[in-house]
Amino acid sequence: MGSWYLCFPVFLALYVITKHFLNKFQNLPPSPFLSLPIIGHLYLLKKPIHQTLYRISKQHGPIAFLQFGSRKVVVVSSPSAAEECLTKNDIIFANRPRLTIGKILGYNYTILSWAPYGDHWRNLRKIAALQILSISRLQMFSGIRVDEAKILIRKLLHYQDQSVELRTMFFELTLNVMMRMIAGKRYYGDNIADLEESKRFKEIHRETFKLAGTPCIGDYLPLFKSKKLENMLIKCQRKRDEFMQGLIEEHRRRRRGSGHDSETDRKNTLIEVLLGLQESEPEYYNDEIIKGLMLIMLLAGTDTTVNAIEWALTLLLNHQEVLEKVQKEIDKHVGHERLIEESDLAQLPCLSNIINETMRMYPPSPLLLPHESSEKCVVGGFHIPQGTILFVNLWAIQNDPKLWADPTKFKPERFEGVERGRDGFRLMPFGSGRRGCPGEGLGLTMVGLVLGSMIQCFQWMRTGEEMVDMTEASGLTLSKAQPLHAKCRPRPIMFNLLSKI
Ligand code: HEM
Repeated sequence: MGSWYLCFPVFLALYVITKHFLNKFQNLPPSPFLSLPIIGHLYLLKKPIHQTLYRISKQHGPIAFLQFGSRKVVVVSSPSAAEECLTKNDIIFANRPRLTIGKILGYNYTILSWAPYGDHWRNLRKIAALQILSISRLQMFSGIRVDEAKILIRKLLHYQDQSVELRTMFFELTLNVMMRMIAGKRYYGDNIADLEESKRFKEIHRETFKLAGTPCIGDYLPLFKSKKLENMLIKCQRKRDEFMQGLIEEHRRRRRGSGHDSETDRKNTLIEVLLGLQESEPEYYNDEIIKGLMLIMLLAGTDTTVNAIEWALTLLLNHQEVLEKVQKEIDKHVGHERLIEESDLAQLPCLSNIINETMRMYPPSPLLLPHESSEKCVVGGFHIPQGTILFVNLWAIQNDPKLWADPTKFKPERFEGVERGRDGFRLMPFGSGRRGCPGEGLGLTMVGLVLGSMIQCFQWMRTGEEMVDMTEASGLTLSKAQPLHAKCRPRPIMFNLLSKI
């Protein structure tokens, strides 16, 4: 026992030094010196992870190599390194690592966000681009978004001058929009057809978000795999699957019964479109593919959109001068006789700059989703082995003082003349390349419409004298630690219109 006690430090020192020189010999990117046996650099990870990785990149450079337990990881934190990964090496990095969440919640890696690069993923992308998120489909569903934005405005009218918690409202709006697009149903607020079904949906949604945000340590340290977490994920997935199957069966019955549905919301839903395609190509558009597409819209499209709206309004509450400026822009362009529409968004540069600046400072997915190299490649002159997980530290790039003047200051005007949602590889909140977000158009439209409607109709105030707290929560998506509370007052100039909506 005694000799072990003495041997351990010697063994550790030998291990660390050998590993360090081996990495150098293999021309791997720079790495923090101390990589411990079994856990590697996992001991360095403090929440929020994107900020820890930023500090590592400041010490070791914009391409850093880490060992997370059994997995090799490369973190890139400069526009040029990101560009090299997502253009020259785009196909090599178009894979996703096989993580427990993708296995269990992603139908064994067959849903869009977790499918490996290849024919199946390409097909799913095509279906998503043409059948779900194309410009014409989005236009077809525009009535749903406008309707839900009006419902939010009506709801806010009840809270005049009172402190109101907004995150829940943004979630309900976004989930209602998604579910109306998917199945023609709303589960939050009034006009809910089936209360029991709505209760089940809310429970499933709560559980999914809780579990999807729980890190699965077994992905990096197989010895510490948590059966408890896996079982919880399996149970949750069973409920999700049954729920979505129920919706498909309901649509199927209705198709068989009348052939057509008289309710406008239900005629062109995603389920209807996909069941139509199933009739012509049953082997490809099977129920599992349909359920996967329904679920990915709920998972990928809600949290991100809600975070963007919540951060934007928070920043505006702390910068009343910007709020006044954008209100004037909306007044001038839209006026007071009608509500802001989606077609107005392209003519509102100040609103667009605010959205860019919000997503620069608080990118909803600060590390994108993890990519993985399918073969060895070279980035920045360094060797990257096959099977290395890639994190693009968007937060680090978008908040780098070498790239942005006063990066911690909210200055929407820095984006004058820049397209919404993109500025080369300096600003790319939706990612880039083959695996870039296919929901960019929908996400930007929802953020613009909801934010624009709230600004047009209400005067917004903080609940007290002090600034709204900007602390970040510690998850893989970047949300506020505390849900936003604010006060709103209908603008007198809008009374007439508000009395009619
Ligand atoms: C403000 C809103 C949104 C933001 C900021 C956002 C951001 C992102 C980011 C950063 C990625 C990862 C890209 C990568 O790994 O390189 C992604 C992937 C994805 N997003 Fe979004 N997203 C938003 C809204 C949406 C919406 C509304 C949908 C669909 C309804 C959606 C569907 C997806 C899907 C399916 C993927 C995975 C794509 C793949 O793996 O091929 N997103 N998103």
